[in-house]
Amino acid sequence: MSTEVTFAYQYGFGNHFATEALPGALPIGQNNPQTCAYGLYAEQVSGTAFTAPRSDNQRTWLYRVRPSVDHGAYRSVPFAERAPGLGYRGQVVTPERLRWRPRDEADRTLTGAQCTDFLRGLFRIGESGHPENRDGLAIYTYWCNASMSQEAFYDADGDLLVVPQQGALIFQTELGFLAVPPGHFVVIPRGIRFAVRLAGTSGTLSSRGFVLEVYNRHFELPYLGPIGANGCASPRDFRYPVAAFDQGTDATPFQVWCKFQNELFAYETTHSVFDVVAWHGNYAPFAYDLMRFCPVNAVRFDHMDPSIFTVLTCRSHEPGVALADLVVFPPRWSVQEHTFRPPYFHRNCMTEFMMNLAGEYDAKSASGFPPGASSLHAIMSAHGPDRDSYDSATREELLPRRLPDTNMAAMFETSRMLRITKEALDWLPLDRNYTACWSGFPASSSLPTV
Ligand SMILES: O=C(O)Cc1cc(O)ccc1O
Ligand SMILES: [Fe+2]
Repeated sequence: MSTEVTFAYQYGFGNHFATEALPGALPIGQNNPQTCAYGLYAEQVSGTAFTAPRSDNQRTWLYRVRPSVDHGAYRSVPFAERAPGLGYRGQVVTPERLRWRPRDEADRTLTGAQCTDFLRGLFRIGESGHPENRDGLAIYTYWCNASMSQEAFYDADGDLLVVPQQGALIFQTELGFLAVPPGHFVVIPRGIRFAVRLAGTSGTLSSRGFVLEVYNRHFELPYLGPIGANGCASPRDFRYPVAAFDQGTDATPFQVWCKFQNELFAYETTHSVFDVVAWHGNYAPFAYDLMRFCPVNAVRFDHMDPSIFTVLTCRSHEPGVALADLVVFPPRWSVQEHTFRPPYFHRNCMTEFMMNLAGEYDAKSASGFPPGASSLHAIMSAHGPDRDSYDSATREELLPRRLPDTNMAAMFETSRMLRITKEALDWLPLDRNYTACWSGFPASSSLPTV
């Protein structure tokens, strides 16, 4: 089977879309006709309070083969049965600088299963806050080598932003399909049911990557301030699915798994929940190719803060302060004169979860931070270039230098303090020697003697 999967899309961040898989399925001029075309059922999914300001308000109308209400009772599911890594709770408080090598095949044993799909392969690294208060976030890695079938998952706790680092994923959602290869990411908003497939035959392929879950607001494009109306992520590059529905026959059991208040639940239906024939609205999953990001940076001297590379932000209650940002470090030209060009030494009032998605990252030696590796720098914990990067960047001849197209790193940056899961420290491949990359910087050499 080909791993190149293409779907039809519609484009534009936050647009009000209208799409139908059958002609005339979408009512014209109203949401709730007395009866819908084809005998479809109309259903609204609200992504914001009914009364949210118009500029924030998100909702979508679905026209489906059966109403979503038609399902069995919710049952509580032990994590071990379906998603062990959702049961790993942030318990460990540490300001220590942490780094993990890439997850790999060996991780399969962590889940106790030969076939690990996306849900089973989710592994919580850290968290802050509670879905109950609709405030906070969690960070995960995933590794999977199997597709979900005859089932779906939804997250009642918040939005999920998924960044595959290796191995393409296909998201079948109630609103349609999104193919998400490495270097792209997808956002599945709260409550939208979806299944994750590998782009090929299960068993021969795998995928790994990272996930950010936010419990309060939805993701937005950042303000561009003096940059102006263009640059960074352009709204038109965000792609949304078109309506697509399963023709499934009745009486085929279908499971829906649900994360609700950090617990796992399930219900059964007799049919696929991917039965939306048409929809219109602005509450929908979307994907983005990070190579479309148009970087803006210093073109004469000095190192800009990485906020210039913000792709999406999820605002906190404090103006200008993100609950979480997605930041990309894209391929680009590095041209600054008389400047230490890689990331500077710093201590930050935000938590930084770094992910190397491809190639090399300019603040770390390639062997210590290969593609698939991640690191966590807690609030006010000192970090920055390792010794090797420092040495070469202080000596390099400052010609214009191209950070190649094979490089891509990303960061989840949050104003919250995370609690780390014990499992992330004990079971993920933690680099126990990480902080040694900063030891042995010689004292400044030319102090005057007093
Ligand atoms: O720590 C990191 O590597 C991320 C980062 C990059 C940068 O260019 C400036 C600050 C920063 O936190
Ligand atoms: Fe940093």
